[in-house]
Amino acid sequence: MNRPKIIGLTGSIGMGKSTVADMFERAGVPVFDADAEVRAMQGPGGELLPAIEAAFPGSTGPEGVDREALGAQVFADATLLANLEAIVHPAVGAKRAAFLEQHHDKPMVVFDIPLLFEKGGHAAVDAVVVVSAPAETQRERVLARPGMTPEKFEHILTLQVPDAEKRERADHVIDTGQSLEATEASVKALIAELAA
Ligand SMILES: CC(C)(COP(=O)(O)OP(=O)(O)OC[C@H]1O[C@@H](n2cnc3c(N)ncnc32)[C@H](O)[C@@H]1O)[C@@H](O)C(=O)NCCC(=O)NCCS
Ligand SMILES: Nc1ncnc2c1ncn2[C@@H]1O[C@H](COP(=O)(O)OP(=O)(O)OP(=O)(O)O)[C@@H](O)[C@H]1O
Repeated sequence: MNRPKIIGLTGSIGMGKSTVADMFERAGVPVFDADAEVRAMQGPGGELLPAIEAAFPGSTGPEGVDREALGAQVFADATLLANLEAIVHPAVGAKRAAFLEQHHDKPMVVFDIPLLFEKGGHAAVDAVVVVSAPAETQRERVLARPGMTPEKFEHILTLQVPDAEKRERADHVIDTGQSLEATEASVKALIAELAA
């Protein structure tokens, strides 16, 4: 059976993955957004709330998971983070399989997966695309986000495969340190190359 070419899109915190995923979507390539799936499953009435409440009592409410509070808890403790991942990642995998089924007749799809290398997902895609910008640009973008501190940023970086290694292991790198227009042009050129 034909199946779409699967492009794995990844990049470290604040490198512009979501922005580049939107550019693929605008160019007509369906995008599976792992983070959005997680947010939906953790949001009001989300299917993961009972399991997360059981493992992390008090972490959920009518608004769903209190992500800032849960993040403070799990990013400070590797075992707790692993416990959360064991709840979340299989559910994301099921959503991804359903997405692929829904788009089985398309030439190409994108999996936008923040932890593609960290969790071994790179082995299950046809090409890996890494978004990357200079470290200083990344830092400025991330520290501008509400609730972010230099300490939290530095710690999250230690949980992720370093940008230099991601670039090295990528099949294609999209530079997000330039203007949005220039990045969008790179995305369109890459789509043409991948479609050929
Ligand atoms: C802990 C949670 C609730 C914190 O939510 P919050 O909105 O505060 O942060 P956000 O999700 O935007 O993550 C902030 C940064 O940390 C990174 N990050 C998130 N989870 C992880 C993880 N398990 N390991 C390493 N980095 C991570 C993200 O890629 C991002 O760069 C949330 O990140 C979560 O549920 N994580 C576990 C699920 C997961 O692995 N998601 C990411 C891939 S699908
Ligand atoms: N050339 C560019 N390409 C991508 N993003 C850019 C560019 N120039 C500026 N930006 C800005 O940088 C920010 C990147 O944020 P974005 O949410 O896309 O990152 P992310 O990698 O998905 O983050 P995270 O992994 O933390 O969820 C956006 O505010 C975007 O507008």
